[in-house]
Amino acid sequence: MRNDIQSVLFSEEKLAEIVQSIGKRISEDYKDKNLLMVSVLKGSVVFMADLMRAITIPCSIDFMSVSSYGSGTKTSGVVKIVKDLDINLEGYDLLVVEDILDSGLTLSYILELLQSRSPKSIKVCTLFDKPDRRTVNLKADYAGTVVPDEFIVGYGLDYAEKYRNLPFVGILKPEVYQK
Ligand SMILES: O=P(O)(O)OC[C@H]1O[C@H](OP(=O)(O)OP(=O)(O)O)[C@H](O)[C@@H]1O
Ligand code: HPA
Ligand SMILES: [Mg+2]
Repeated sequence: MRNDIQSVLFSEEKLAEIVQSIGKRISEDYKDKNLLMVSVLKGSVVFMADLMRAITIPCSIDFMSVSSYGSGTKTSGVVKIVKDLDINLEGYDLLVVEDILDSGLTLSYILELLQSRSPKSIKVCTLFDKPDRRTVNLKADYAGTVVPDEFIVGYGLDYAEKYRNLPFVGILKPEVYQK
């Protein structure tokens, strides 16, 4: 698995540092609110698990699963809901938790859907932001770090459902997806 990585962008330690700092900000900003963290599966599973433990105020969690990349490195352009939320959003201050904001298609689709369910407020937290590839005008309220225009894997992010279990984040060797 490690052999398929061209270079490591973020070590386990660096990721932990970034997650702690976002958790601190969210804990301060939401201390008088009714925080519901919504994890967008599957990519955000590792980030969500670490972020929720870096948050020091009470919060609720829920999960939805969407997919648009399939087994490619470019968005299919079609966002498919694989699993919807369980919780009724009324009265909650929603924080949508994503691993990466790339073209922005996934988030814009999710935000429109969740807005229609009348939460008290809705904001977005992404670990990685890849602004060079954005096709819709969208900014995250909390972004861990900017990444270059490369296909990255690890810490939840996959290529063809693999590499999610790498504890660090790296650039995948192009020959892995070009063969
Ligand atoms: O901004 P975008 O171009 O829409 O890309 C970002 C989305 O793509 C990935 O999900 P994917 O469809 O690969 O599903 P997964 O989380 O199950 O891997 C990632 O987890 C984000 O949800
Ligand atoms: O760079 C990426 N890596 C993995 N999954 C992704 N989904 C959007 N961009 C990426
Ligand atoms: Mg994926």
